[in-house]
Amino acid sequence: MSAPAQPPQILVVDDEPDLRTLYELTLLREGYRVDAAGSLAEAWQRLEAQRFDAVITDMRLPDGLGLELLQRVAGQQRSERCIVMTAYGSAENAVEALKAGAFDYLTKPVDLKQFRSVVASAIQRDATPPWPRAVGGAQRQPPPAAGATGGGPALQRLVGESAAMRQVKERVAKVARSMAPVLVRGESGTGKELVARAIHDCSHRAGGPFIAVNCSAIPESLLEAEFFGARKGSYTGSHQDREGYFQAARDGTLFLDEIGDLPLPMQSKLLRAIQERRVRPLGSTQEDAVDVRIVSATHKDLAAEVRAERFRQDLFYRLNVIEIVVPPLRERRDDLPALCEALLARIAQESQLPVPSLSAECLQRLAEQPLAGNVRELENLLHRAVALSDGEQLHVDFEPDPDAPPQAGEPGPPAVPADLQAWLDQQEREILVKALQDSGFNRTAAAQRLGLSLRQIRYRIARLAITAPGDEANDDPT
Ligand SMILES: Nc1ncnc2c1ncn2[C@@H]1O[C@H](COP(=O)(O)OP(=O)(O)OP(=O)(O)O)[C@@H](O)[C@H]1O
Repeated sequence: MSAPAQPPQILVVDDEPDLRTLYELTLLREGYRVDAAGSLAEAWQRLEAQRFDAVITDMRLPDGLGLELLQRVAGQQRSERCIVMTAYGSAENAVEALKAGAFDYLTKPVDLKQFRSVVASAIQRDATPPWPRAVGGAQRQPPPAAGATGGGPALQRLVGESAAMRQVKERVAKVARSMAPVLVRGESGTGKELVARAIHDCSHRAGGPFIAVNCSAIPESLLEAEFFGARKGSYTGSHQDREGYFQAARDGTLFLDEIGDLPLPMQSKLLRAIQERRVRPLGSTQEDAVDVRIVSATHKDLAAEVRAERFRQDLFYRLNVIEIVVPPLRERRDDLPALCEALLARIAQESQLPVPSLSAECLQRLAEQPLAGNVRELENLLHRAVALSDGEQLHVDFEPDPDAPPQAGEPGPPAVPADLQAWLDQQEREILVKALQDSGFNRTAAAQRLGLSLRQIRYRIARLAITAPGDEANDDPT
């Protein structure tokens, strides 16, 4: 029989002896081996003498900041995962620590349950065998090997070897190792959700759930119950307790797509949930502790949304600790052949047809398309082609995708307009009038179609003095 693995070794750094003892006892009870230090210098001495699995450090130490320890550990490419304890309400410290490479942070006064769970996450290494006393999360599967070099099935699903895509994949593999919130930015259809999924699959949370939520698709009145859950009877028609997305994503990743569309009141509630790591279901007097990693995505310029006061600055700051930008397809044309091949294989598998081949000429023509709707437009195009083709050769129909967003400057004015504002107003007017006509002048439906809120469309209608038949009488109340 092989000898049982050694319990993980943890270094606790805090200058307050009482707190140090409390942390030490808590960790010893979990079966870890623990060492302690009261200052930066002492901590560094311990680190020079041996390797630890995790380091838990206070932010303020008598001879410097816990951040310095972090930077030194990262600078020397040591493998210890660092957890930083920051003062309550100090968002700056928490974000700074995560940006400096901390695995996670804890706010003081430290909740011991949370403390145990964060430490358990930190010491979970790829396929580490259990030591004599199994600690937490025993049912978790080991994460798929990601490999910093871009290997691993999770990253392979992100097709493309262009320099831009390689950069995205390297970043995914790197950020997957911590708990830091990630904001994925990119145009519609570029693969933001796929990137979020890859972060989850490469992380130590891969055995937990990945819950994807489209923030723009949930009616405002249901947001709170959908996010945080609801107790039976808390609203009309709620006949039983319901879990929210936060509870469903426990020990996993919560992917908040189209985060820029979250209404302001919900933004405050989300911020609180992230800060406190607790959520209160509707109609409940108690809060649920939730250990989730947040990955969000947007096609909007969130910094501009903050300036326009449509997005909370503090929430932006919290979500945007690490940013990954997924480039549009037009900036990585080299990926087209590999993408076509992978998409065609997937489409053929789904429709149980042989994989059709794409002629060089077809590929060339595809490469000439604007593909403003990015990979999703390419996928739609190939879907149509497979559905319509009769032989083994694929014939692509290059009608523009009706769902694709307009390409900048196309079919725009050939010349530079003499009055840009007037020209833009005219374009906006025509689009609004068309959307309103198509929806029978239902402003809510028109707004939804244009990705606007009702308030935004009302503002634009008023600014451009667009009148509708029957006008105000036709307005919908929502
Ligand atoms: N690099 C890629 N390799 C393989 N498939 C991809 C890639 N990028 C995107 N796709 C596919 O394209 C489609 C759109 O991707 P995804 O939903 O991730 O985009 P998105 O940026 O999240 O879009 P939206 O902003 O509209 O939500 C999906 O079917 C996805 O699997």
